[in-house]
Amino acid sequence: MSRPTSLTPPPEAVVPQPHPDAPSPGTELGEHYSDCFGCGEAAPGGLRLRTRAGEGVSVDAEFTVTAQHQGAPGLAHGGLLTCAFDEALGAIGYMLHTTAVTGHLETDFRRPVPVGSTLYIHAWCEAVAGRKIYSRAVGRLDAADGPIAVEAAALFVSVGLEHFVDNGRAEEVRRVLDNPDLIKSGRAFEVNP
Ligand SMILES: CCCCCCCCCCCCCC(=O)SCCNC(=O)CCNC(=O)[C@H](O)C(C)(C)COP(=O)(O)OP(=O)(O)OC[C@H]1O[C@@H](n2cnc3c(N)ncnc32)[C@H](O)[C@@H]1OP(=O)(O)O
Repeated sequence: MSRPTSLTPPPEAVVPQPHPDAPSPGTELGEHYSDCFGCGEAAPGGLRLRTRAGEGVSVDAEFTVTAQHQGAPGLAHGGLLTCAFDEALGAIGYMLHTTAVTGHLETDFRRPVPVGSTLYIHAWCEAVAGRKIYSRAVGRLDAADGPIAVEAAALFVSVGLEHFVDNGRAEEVRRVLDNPDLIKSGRAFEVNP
């Protein structure tokens, strides 16, 4: 039987502080994995989301919609917009010093997002309960104070390295284990200024 999904933090949840070694506000977080569709430079047609540490447990990101991201003519595909939010919300893990995967993600599409426009995404953590991370994000059109185009809410769940090693296709896992520099998020925890 599937578990009930919920984006409401339980009563024992706490509002988190950034990890003591979290990147300082404004720090570029870069790609977490070179082949990641959300942020990787090597991913063909990828979103190439650029993410920076924000104030508190938050991140800011920009995503420019290209012709490869269309759903309707000249408009961004909703699924790809959701991907951009998944990526931005996942980057909150940098601020908590944990690696987390998406358990549940909801997206509200408020306005169409044209090709050529840039979404300014602000994502923040509302609460943490054990391994569960409750976060929200808002995306504004063409400026950090532009009109809201997309909003999202998510539950991420912290996982260990074994999540990826045990579940990923052996070929890619081996390539990454042989060259850990492909996983930039691991390195990011070491180069924090
Ligand atoms: C090689 C190294 C690579 C490193 C690369 C870094 C890449 C980063 C990538 C980022 C890429 C971008 C991001 C991406 O795209 S990540 C890709 C998309 N996401 C996934 O593939 C995740 C697939 N799901 C799972 O693997 C498991 O279900 C997880 C790990 C999530 C939990 O299974 P696990 O067996 O571990 O734990 P648990 O079942 O005891 O659950 C724990 C708690 O969580 C609660 N819960 C769980 N799900 C839900 C739900 N849907 N609604 C409400 N609640 C939910 C659950 O009730 C429980 O609560 P409680 O009973 O404790 O109160």
